[in-house]
Amino acid sequence: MVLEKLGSSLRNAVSKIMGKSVIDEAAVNEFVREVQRSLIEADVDVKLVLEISRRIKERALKESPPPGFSRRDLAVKILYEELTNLLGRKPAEIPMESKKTNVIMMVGIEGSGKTTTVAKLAFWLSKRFGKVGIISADVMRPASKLQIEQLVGPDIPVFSKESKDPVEIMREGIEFFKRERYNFVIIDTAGRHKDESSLMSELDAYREIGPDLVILTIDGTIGQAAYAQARAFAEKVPVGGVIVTKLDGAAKGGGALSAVAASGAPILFIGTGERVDDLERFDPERFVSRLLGGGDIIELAMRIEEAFKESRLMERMSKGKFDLEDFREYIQQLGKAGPMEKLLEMVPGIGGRVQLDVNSGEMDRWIAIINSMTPEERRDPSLIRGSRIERIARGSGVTAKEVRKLLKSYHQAKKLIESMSSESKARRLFRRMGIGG
Ligand SMILES: Nc1nc2c(ncn2[C@@H]2O[C@H](COP(=O)(O)OP(=O)(O)OP(=O)(O)O)[C@@H](O)[C@H]2O)c(=O)[nH]1
Repeated sequence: MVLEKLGSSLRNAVSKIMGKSVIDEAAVNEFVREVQRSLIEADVDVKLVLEISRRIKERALKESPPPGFSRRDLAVKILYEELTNLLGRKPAEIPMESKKTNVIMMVGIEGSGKTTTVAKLAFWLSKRFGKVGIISADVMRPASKLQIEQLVGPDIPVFSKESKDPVEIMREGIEFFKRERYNFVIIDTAGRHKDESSLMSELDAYREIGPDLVILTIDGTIGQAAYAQARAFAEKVPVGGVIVTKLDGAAKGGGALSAVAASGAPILFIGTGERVDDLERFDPERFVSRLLGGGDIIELAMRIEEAFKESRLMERMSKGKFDLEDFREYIQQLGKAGPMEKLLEMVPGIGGRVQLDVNSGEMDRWIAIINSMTPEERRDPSLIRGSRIERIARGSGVTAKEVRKLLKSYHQAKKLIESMSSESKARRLFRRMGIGG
């Protein structure tokens, strides 16, 4: 597994804190110290480590867990979130247009694993998105064509020609694959750099060819030095994504990944071996959850987040506050908890009179309708009148009648909530609904 050592020492920290009966300041300090040690051993930049440990400590001591969860659970969720942020949070997308030949140019310094990665990416794309061709434009090392062919096998064609001019090879290759209606072309460039300051050939090729996406390969074993390399390339050519290679067993892998993320370059994939299928999509959340021991952590984090949202909603409602953002949250919560009428049926004297008569398909549409409104409208629904209703309906693909129905239900619910906004009434209500204590 990738970054085995980092994973096992973080899991160790997690299982230690999970085994504690009381989570006081000393327990949090110990947890943070262990996380710190694990990250430093994985070569993560000391400044980043100090920042992340300060945040974990502060949040673990300050934030209160939502009803039904312990401070232990919360500490693990905070670790999960902070590590995910460190690695860039959301997975980066590969831009792709279905009706054209998408051109990807691969750049990177010598020995970074660029040629191998071209083959891996071609293999990955061809399994998912149709026909993929490769252009081998590494004029300094003509043998790289053979290297790619051996890796990808006969199904993925590799274009090259004898020439000293890489741009000429690229142009002809692109023409060839366009004629044949390929979905993707990946160009392997020469990349002879002793250091990252001599990147002129990439820049020239980029200007001449105008690829749809430039991907940079960075050797994961260089650790924190990945930061400077990612920055240097990104200053010269618009790098749309990075592939960090050789992360199988790399002691410095944590350093490389966090350094690339800190440089602002999105990580698309990681290379985890020498074979053509040793390429993994990089999704920070999944990656961190695997480091910490699997899907349970994501589930725990999600459950806590839900519980937080519930208690925030409860607090606002108990003060008589209820805008369309709350209504959306409320629809989402009830969508999970059960029938929509739950809240209203629970209210003495009102049950049966005010019905939110929606099925689950309708619920999704209602959420889409609310998403089509502007934030100002959601906060102040009185702004939604006349032509705005038509516009919102068009934006969310429903009829104006349905938007009006939603607004009517919202106003009924709001009235109800205002009428029982005294704290004790609300508490009683929520206890009956089974949320909050
Ligand atoms: N373990 C491991 N080795 C890798 C990975 N990616 C590439 N390599 C190896 O790293 C070495 C260099 O890879 P190449 O693809 O030839 O590197 P390059 O950047 O194209 O190098 P030049 O063509 O010389 O510029 C090869 O031995 C690859 O097998 C990886 O993810 N894991």
